[in-house]
Amino acid sequence: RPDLHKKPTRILVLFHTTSGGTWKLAQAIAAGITQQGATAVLKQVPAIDKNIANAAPGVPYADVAELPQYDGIAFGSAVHFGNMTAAMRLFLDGTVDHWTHHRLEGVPATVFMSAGSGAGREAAILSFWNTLAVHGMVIVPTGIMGAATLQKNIAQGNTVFGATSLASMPGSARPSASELEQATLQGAALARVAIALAAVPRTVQTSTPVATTDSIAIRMNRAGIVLPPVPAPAGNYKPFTRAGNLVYINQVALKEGSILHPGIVEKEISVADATAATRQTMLNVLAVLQAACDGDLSRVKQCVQLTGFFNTAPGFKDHAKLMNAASDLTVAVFGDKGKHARATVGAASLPVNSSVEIQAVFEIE
Ligand SMILES: Cc1cc2nc3c(=O)[nH]c(=O)nc-3n(C[C@H](O)[C@H](O)[C@H](O)COP(=O)(O)O)c2cc1C
Repeated sequence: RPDLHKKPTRILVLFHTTSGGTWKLAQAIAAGITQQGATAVLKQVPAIDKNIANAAPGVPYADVAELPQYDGIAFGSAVHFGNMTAAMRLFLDGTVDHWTHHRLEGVPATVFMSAGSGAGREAAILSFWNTLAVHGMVIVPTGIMGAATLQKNIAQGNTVFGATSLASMPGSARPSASELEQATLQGAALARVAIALAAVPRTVQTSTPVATTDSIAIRMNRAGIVLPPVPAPAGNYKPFTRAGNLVYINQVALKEGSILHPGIVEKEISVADATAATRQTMLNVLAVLQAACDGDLSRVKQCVQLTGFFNTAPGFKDHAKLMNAASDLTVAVFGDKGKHARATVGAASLPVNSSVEIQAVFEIE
């Protein structure tokens, strides 16, 4: 009998594609995951070369910070010179903080890749595995999955390490039916391991031990949320004021001394950049809030209200979607206490050309 209260196992299918082959394999991996009753979340890593557009339009970009939230991760990449792509490499190089805090240790992972002729494709998966091993992830290989139905009259990308596609081989549309079949079985194999391991609590070790009673610190640690230093006031005012039990905070998208992604949303900067700026602004708000609580965020009783101002051109309608980055972060940190009343507003300009400004009111003990 299904346990209706059990949280579904969530698996991230994280890929980088330039001409769509890896995306097709990613969808087969996701199908295998859902066949097992787990939830597949498809995300891509951002392109680093603006001249090469990502070939999976509409698939959201992953944020390095979100990786520890998943019960398993399937990594996919095009094969570039016997390796993962530079964009995937750059993304993974951003996971140092997760590594030093053991956040991906014990998380099941698997690798699939789209190749051209297939040159170096097995070595590419094995070298991808190095990064996962350094993180202490549980690597799920494919063995001879799919062998029973393998179509032998054309060359196939199927390997014992993970599914690959031979995109430039003649003889069939790619990925071929056998390549897609192996990818589906691979997704299912990863899901089975992830479902089993999700039943066992994962201990997150940290180099600086976190008190087990401090659930906010643990939640932030698991979600990879790291608060920046408190931004210094730029005038004759204070980072926050406290009136009774209410704390008032206003911040813009300052990061390391300059504004992250300044400009007008959809005119000068993309919605993805504005979303990143919104998250950064909320991180600044939380850093100030922590200072207002003398370093102890467990003193927060509730987030009362958030107001987001966005630097938008006339006609822009998606303020609420942008603000979700701030709301989601607040709920990720405080759980139900983070749920708040909210307003969003479009502005013709904002201080220091920030694309976003957030006003926040919290109740604290
Ligand atoms: C810079 C570069 C290097 C490549 N190196 C290899 C390689 O080493 N082996 C191979 O089989 N294909 C190689 N290819 C071909 C790609 O792996 C192939 O086009 C693949 O299907 C791309 O995946 P995608 O459709 O997900 O972008 C390379 C392509 C590029 C652009």
